[in-house]
Amino acid sequence: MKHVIVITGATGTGKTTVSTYLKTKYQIPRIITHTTRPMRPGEKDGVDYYFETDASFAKNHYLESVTYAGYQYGSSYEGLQRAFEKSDLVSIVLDTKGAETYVRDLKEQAFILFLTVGKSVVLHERLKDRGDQLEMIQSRIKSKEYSRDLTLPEDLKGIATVLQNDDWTKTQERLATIVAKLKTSSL
Ligand SMILES: Nc1nc2c(ncn2[C@@H]2O[C@H](COP(=O)(O)OP(=O)(O)O)[C@@H](O)[C@H]2O)c(=O)[nH]1
Ligand SMILES: Nc1ncnc2c1ncn2[C@@H]1O[C@H](COP(=O)(O)OP(=O)(O)O)[C@@H](O)[C@H]1O
Repeated sequence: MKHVIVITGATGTGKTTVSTYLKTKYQIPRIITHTTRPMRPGEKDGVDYYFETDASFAKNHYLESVTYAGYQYGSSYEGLQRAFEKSDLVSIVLDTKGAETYVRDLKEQAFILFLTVGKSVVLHERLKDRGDQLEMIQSRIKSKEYSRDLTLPEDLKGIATVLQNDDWTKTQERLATIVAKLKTSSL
């Protein structure tokens, strides 16, 4: 069976880092989603996201879409199908609301990986180190979506695999176990 690893959790917990690592280490492609938020330095259109205006965002057909900290984000069936053509095991980075939709629509094909950290204060430091603008960090941290995604939602309890991403070496070990299991069940 084909699987999509849905990587979710609060800003700064390491979702993008994990999806990039899954691609380079295990050749697991990432589904690129759409957003209206401005590009960060170093990001590329069509690689990190499809960057959209409000008008172009509205023209796409989404499997699900959300507003997160004032910007729109959405993922499409076409994107999922394109990724499944390349590989039986793919990943996507979503907020927890998107993760709930994937569980509902894709059932056991969706493997939910909820990332967390021991102390949420480190997230602020990580965003500064990542080079995010201070203004952007502050509005993000004040958003209700950020606070919501710090804890695993009730609906995902017993479904999601929780991974505390404090120590990168330990995270890599956990990911190796998860990928081995999913690759076996994809056969
Ligand atoms: N539901 C949903 N969430 C998305 C989608 N694309 C990105 N996200 C989530 O939107 C949130 C904000 O993403 P981003 O602005 O890149 O900030 P980051 O979390 O700091 O990397 C994160 O939780 C992403 O996982 C999407 O297509 N659907
Ligand atoms: N285990 C870790 N230890 C320390 N820093 C990390 C770890 N995982 C990720 N980071 C760093 O934290 C920052 C935020 O990670 P990122 O993957 O962009 O998070 P997200 O996509 O969840 O917002 C990046 O600068 C990244 O290099």
